[in-house]
Amino acid sequence: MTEERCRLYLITPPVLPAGFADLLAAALDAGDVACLQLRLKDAAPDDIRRATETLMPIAQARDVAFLLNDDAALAAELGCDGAHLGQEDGDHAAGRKLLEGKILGITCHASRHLAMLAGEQGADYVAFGAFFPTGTKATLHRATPELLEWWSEMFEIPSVAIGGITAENCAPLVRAGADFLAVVGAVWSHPEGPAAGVRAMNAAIAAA
Ligand SMILES: Cc1ncc(COP(=O)(O)OP(=O)(O)O)c(N)n1
Ligand SMILES: Cc1nc(C(=O)O)sc1CCOP(=O)(O)O
Ligand SMILES: [Mg+2]
Repeated sequence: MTEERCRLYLITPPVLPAGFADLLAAALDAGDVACLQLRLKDAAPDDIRRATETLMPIAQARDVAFLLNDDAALAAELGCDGAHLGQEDGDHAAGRKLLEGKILGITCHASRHLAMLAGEQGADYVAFGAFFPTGTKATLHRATPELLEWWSEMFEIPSVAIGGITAENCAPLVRAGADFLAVVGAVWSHPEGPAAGVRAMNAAIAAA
């Protein structure tokens, strides 16, 4: 996950709408996307298995890494490219062992301490957020561009910025050194559809 330029990190909606596979293919064909995280909150493992069987090939055929949210063991079982773990998603060191050679991302909220711990535990990226208010999830922490700046000056491990990020507000995060911008609403709720959302995010990143 080492990148020179900032790239888009796409996360699925928490519940997949009908026809999602086609929407996803169109979105990924619309512009650069580094990775896709399957984030189905409260779904049964078998539903996640079925969604992964359908969606992972669509991502991987386009050279987009496929990460699973919350569950390192299931990510390993399903042959995903990696997993994203939060602070409540089990033991990070155990997750690192399960995902040897794969991508492990860790939520660090707005905490320098959590980010340094994540680095020690072998995270491939640290995720900071939320940068802006978001309707996708109730958030308790507010991260700032200064945190991204500090992290990128101090450490080589890539950072992901998340939370309420749109094409309109992302420029300060790119300029502060975010390696990836993770979005849900900016793409899936774009008024002209997800492909337009991907195009708008990429244009904003390039212009920042
Ligand atoms: C890239 C990225 N960053 C942060 C999160 C949030 O993870 P977590 O705190 O475990 O919350 P949930 O997503 O599980 O609700 C994420 N998923 N992805
Ligand atoms: C999944 C998630 N985690 C966050 C955090 O702050 O850790 S904010 C968030 C929601 C991201 O969705 P949107 O791009 O629609 O705001
Ligand atoms: Mg989680």
